Amino acid sequence: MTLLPPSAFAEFDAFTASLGSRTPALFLDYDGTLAAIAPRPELAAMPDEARAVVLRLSALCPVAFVSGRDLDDLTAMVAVDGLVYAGSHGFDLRGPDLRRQVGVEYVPDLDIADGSLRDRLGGIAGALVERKRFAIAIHTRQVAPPEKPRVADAVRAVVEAQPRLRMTGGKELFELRPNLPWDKGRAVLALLEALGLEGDGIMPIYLGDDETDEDAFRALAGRGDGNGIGIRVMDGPAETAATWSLHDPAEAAAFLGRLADWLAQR
Ligand SMILES: O=P(O)(O)OC[C@H]1O[C@H](O[C@H]2O[C@H](CO)[C@@H](O)[C@H](O)[C@H]2O)[C@H](O)[C@@H](O)[C@@H]1O
Repeated sequence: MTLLPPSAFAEFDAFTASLGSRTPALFLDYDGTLAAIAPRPELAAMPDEARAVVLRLSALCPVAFVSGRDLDDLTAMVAVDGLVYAGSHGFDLRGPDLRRQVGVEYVPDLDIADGSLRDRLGGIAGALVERKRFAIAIHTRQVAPPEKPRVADAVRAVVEAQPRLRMTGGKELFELRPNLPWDKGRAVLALLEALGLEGDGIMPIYLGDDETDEDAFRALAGRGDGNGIGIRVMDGPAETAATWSLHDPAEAAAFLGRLADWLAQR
């Protein structure tokens, strides 16, 4: 684990040297990585410049988005046709020739949890329950600080009553998801296999900013053949399994722009 890996933007030449002749396969997180964090989920728009860079890259190498958002929400927010999209933290995968859902049998459990959460949190101003097909996010960003422990207590009570679900964290949110050995890391490995990208000529590169993205960094590092790069978008030191960093979503878009230029010239 590193606290502040080198910058893939400031040390771009060293970064591209680490690719050698391999073609990148890009896996991009959405919130906090290509879209700046906003007060509410629907306000976190991806800048048009970032969308243009993603579109350009998609003509140069494989590109997938891997997000905690619901698959349809993610697809609409990114709005670039022809990409692979993984929603609900990788439980819901869709691409031009790909459709896979993991944990369909847990949807009724999520439905029950959704109802319980809305009952328990209805009286707490600012608490927001965001239902995704294979996960539920409980947002605390708009909750007054003294009330936040009440939200945490309510979420814990719901998950304790439903052992088929498990709780994970994030930026000002709790998440409930199927209690299955599945996460963004396993989804990325499954995508590499499904898309025929497991060969030596491909370098998977994952950009993410949050604790759920660490699953993907670890999964790529765990391949053991050096074929996998994690880049953590971080505005200060934090424990990460990524080996490179970027400062914020603006720098992530600038980095992807340089990568597109480099790929186009190569
Ligand atoms: O995997 P990601 O694409 O990073 O998605 C993680 C969660 O992102 C969203 O919540 C976060 O962003 C919101 C908008 O900026 C912010 O208001 C919230 O505090 C953040 O936690 C999204 O709403 C969740 O569903 C995703 O799981």
